[in-house]
Amino acid sequence: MITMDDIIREGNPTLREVAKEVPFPLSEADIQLGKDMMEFLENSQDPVKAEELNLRGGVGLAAPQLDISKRITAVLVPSSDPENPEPEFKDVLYNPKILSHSVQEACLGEGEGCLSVDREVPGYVVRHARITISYYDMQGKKQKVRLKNYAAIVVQHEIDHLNGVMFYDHINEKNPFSLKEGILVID
Ligand SMILES: OCN(O)CCCc1ccccc1
Ligand code: NI
Repeated sequence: MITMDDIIREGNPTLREVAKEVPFPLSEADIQLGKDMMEFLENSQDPVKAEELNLRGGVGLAAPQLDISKRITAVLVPSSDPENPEPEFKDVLYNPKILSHSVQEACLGEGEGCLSVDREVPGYVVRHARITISYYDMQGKKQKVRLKNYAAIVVQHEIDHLNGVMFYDHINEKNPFSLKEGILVID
């Protein structure tokens, strides 16, 4: 079972590598890794288990954060609608690609954090507001999905990890809270 001890922190060079594509058909090991990564996210979002296992809440996890330089990420974005318990987006993505994106940009009003970053880094992380991605799922099936709002932000954060990019690389150093016209602030 993955715990915080398995997550490498900034300074580890693996976080700055471009991760390698995963070969198909998926190996048993890569399938199990995907399962373990999703289990971590589920545990991290369960108040009892997170407390028990001392986990930071996570909505995504990328294999490089486990010192595994492979293009695999698990994403679990919980529902933002109290009427509907269905997660906004939940899947394990193998070899994800951003096929297209909106001209409009967006950022989270509270900025971003990262399980591999043990410090606050204030500032807006400006990303594409909407993206269309392709990826292979755990069954080896090719998926094509359009994402917007929080799910789009999280998936871009995760794909960044596969390319050795950290969220604070996007923050304007001179004025971390500067915003151009038309940027959607997501709260
Ligand atoms: O890479 C996953 N991770 O470090 C957990 C935090 C994920 C995340 C947090 C804020 C905005 C987008 C994504
Ligand atoms: Ni991260």
